[in-house]
Amino acid sequence: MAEIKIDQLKERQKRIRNFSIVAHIDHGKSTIADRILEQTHTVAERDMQQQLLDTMDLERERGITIKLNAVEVHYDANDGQTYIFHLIDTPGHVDFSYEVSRSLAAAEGAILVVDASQGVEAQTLANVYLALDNELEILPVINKIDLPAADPQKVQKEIEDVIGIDASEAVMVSAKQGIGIPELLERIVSDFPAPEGDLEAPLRALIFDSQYDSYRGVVVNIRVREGVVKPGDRIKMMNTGAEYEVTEVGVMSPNAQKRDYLMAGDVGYLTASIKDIHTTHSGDTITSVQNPAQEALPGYQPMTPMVYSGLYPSDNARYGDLREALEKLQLNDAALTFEPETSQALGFGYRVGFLGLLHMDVIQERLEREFDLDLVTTAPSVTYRVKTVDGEVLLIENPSELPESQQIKEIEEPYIHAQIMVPNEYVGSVMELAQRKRGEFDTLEYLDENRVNVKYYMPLSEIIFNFFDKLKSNTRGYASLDYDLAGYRASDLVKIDILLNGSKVDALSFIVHRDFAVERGRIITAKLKEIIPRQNFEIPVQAAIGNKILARTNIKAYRKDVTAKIHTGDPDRRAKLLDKQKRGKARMKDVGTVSVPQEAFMAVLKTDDDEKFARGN
Ligand SMILES: Nc1nc2c(ncn2[C@@H]2O[C@H](COP(=O)(O)OP(=O)(O)OP(=O)(O)O)[C@@H](O)[C@H]2O)c(=O)[nH]1
Repeated sequence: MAEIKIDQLKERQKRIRNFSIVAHIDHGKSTIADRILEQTHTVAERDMQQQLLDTMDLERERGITIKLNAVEVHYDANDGQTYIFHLIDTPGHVDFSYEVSRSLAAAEGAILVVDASQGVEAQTLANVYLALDNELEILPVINKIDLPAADPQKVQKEIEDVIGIDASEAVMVSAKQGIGIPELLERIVSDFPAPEGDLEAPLRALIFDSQYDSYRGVVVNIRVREGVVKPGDRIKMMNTGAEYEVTEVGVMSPNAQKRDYLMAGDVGYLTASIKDIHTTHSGDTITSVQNPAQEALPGYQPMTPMVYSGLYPSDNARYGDLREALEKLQLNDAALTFEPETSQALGFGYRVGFLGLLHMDVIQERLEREFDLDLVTTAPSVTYRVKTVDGEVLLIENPSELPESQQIKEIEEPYIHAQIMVPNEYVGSVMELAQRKRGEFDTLEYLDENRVNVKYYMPLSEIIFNFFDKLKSNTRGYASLDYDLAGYRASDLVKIDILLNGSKVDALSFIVHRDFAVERGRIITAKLKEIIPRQNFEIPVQAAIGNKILARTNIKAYRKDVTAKIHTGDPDRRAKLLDKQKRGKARMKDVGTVSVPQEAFMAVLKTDDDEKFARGN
């Protein structure tokens, strides 16, 4: 490679713009990113597809962004220069806000997208505050101005009143129709600063993400803060101390493109035949072995999981594969935590920490798809803090580990501070719902004459289950929600055990407020009766607190074989049915004498959907 000339690099650095796009979910970040790729000819027209940066199948199927994504784009500006944009698309959902904060640490600017018909929503605020915390320059963009319900002037005022930033120069965009994109590209050049960072200083590059590739080893995504890195350099991870030789550097555009070097200001990837996945962590700093930096860059705050769930391979022999899969996935998801656990009912598995139910769902699905595992998962639980009569404090992430009631002095549960933004007419129903979920009213603020921000303190356990869905359905989709942890509070909580055929099934235990115990006990026994298939003997299903039975029902013995009926029928259908049964079987766990399907372990999540059901209506 030709010698790198510092003056040229300095010139190049002035033409770099690193920015992220932040917004509330569905306000149009990914569509704006698509338009930028299109208008800068980063992607040939024939290869253009919607939500190009949502590269995972899962993202496309669900229409949401889960992972951050960084791409390099070249833009020929009106001043005749070609600028290098590093665009970092981020997810909008609250469960993935850690992805947002990591991407913001790699950028100098943030495009704040607000939907012209919806205005400022809960995650608009949460994400813009993250950007302000990272001292980013904010460029407000009002999107979807083509919608009949768009009111850009009102939204402009709302941005100023609610967020407190100047929106008089906000770019008016319709990402769908391509309106305003040329202006946006110019404003990226003029409004965002070029990165600073000494090109001649020792290398310091922040790892903000990574993935495992079975051929190349770990592929690390980095933001170079100082110095230059190129193939052949010996590098060192400052926290883990591991050393490697760089084999390749490059950028995503949107596919991987090799480069001769990455320099201060660049956002790209690096490979170094890293096979040991334990040596690479998001938030670590890469430096040079020959010319090491003195101090690492500030990393990331570790994430505190909000919910825990047990993950077990349905085939016990694949316990080792599950561990390997979790380790590899952790590279790509710094918020994932796990520890081994054993269950009498389910065998060896892991207790895995998640940031919310969507995160949990996504992880389970990625484990199954990307690592070909069949999993049995237990219902999620928050972390309870238990003070025992002996003065000990225990953190309980698995309900079955709750000590006997006579050992317990007090149980505390995590609370959150929720802010719910909603049009006036729905305030009543939001408050009623929050109250029903044991919420304690905090304040109510007017956002403008039609919308309010209602704040509540609520138990996290109530909110993670189906609060959000309920909130959406009670407000015809208009409410938005954001929350922060707000400490622990003592509550009158009890553990409900489930007995199948007289034996307690540890993986089915759950903790609830005493006031809801009898009702939930009844609902869950009824649900289990529906879910667990009949077997050749009668199975009593009971819910109990200690020795006290709260509810009981029976699953009757079965009579006939499912396929018997279709003996003479279509052989195709029969094969399909058998196949379905076979796949279903993989998700069955033999618990003592009873075969329990996966769904049963999640039944507790469904218990307050069906309040009517409990009352026998
Ligand atoms: N009418 C109209 N619809 C738009 C516009 N921009 C985006 N949309 C639509 O709004 C929806 C959400 O757009 P996305 O780009 O996926 O939103 P996002 O903010 O990236 O969503 P997440 O990544 O899930 O947070 C899609 O159905 C888009 O087609 C626009 O300018 N006008």
